[in-house]
Amino acid sequence: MSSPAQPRRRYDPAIEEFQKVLGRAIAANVDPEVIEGLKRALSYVDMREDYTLECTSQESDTCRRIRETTMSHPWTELKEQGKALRDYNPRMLSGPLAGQFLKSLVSGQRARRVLDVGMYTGYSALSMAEALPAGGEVITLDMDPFLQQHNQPFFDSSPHGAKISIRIGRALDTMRELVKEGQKFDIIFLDAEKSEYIDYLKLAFDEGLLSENGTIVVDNAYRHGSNYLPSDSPPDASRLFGRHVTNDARLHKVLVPLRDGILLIRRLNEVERDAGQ
Ligand SMILES: C[S@@+](CC[C@H](N)C(=O)[O-])C[C@H]1O[C@@H](n2cnc3c(N)ncnc32)[C@H](O)[C@@H]1O
Repeated sequence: MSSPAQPRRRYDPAIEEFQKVLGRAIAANVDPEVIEGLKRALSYVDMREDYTLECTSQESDTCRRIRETTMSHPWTELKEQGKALRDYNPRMLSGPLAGQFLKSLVSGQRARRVLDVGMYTGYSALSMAEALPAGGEVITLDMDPFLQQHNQPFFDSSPHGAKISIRIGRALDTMRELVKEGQKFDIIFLDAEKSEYIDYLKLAFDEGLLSENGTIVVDNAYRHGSNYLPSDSPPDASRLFGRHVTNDARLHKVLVPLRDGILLIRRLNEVERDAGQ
């Protein structure tokens, strides 16, 4: 069985709770059979994750190099030296499963133009570029100039890198510029500033950034569980965005339980509208 491509990350609060219960059961010296049962159940989750990756196409060499470099990069030092805007957490990288999922969407939809909002080290941008036909384009946005300098050599080393253009600036500003330029995209992948997602959606659906049959793909739709766990706090931006999308009857949406949740949103098509769905 292959080893996981990224350190295991639990996006599921149910599993975290399960692990806590296991710890308590061990500390309380409960029946060894119960402890073995709990451990076995958790190992099934690991096995499912391994199997999921095993059944999924492998990442390209360049994507692998991007992932490995991201994991070992001295982000804290770069931030302290004032070179990078943030002390980036390598876990921000989307990774092999999400990357292959994005490729399937790009290819299945016969997309030609893709907007990647939140580039980081370029894993999602390159994954999607790899599924585009010759002449296709990924425009990838980020606010950190350091990332452009860091990522361009990786893109240049890929046979698909010429399909990628980087734009540096605040995503909302860049997206408004793209609207003004009359640009349209078949896929828009949102993986940046959660508090701006409702604005991104308006630019996509109401101001024409998304093509007629285009799809918006939203990462972190569960927000590690905070979008659905009971809470006494006022809803945060991510939860408000979820509600906003749910309440928009013009849209078709499906939340795919992949990693931290990937939400797909598109306009209802004519048949669906006629059927009153
Ligand atoms: C989660 S990471 C993106 C991961 C990437 N899509 C991947 O597949 O690895 C989020 C990125 O969004 C960028 N970002 C956050 N807020 C932004 C904003 N308002 N405008 C532009 N970029 C932003 C951050 O600098 C960071 O690089």
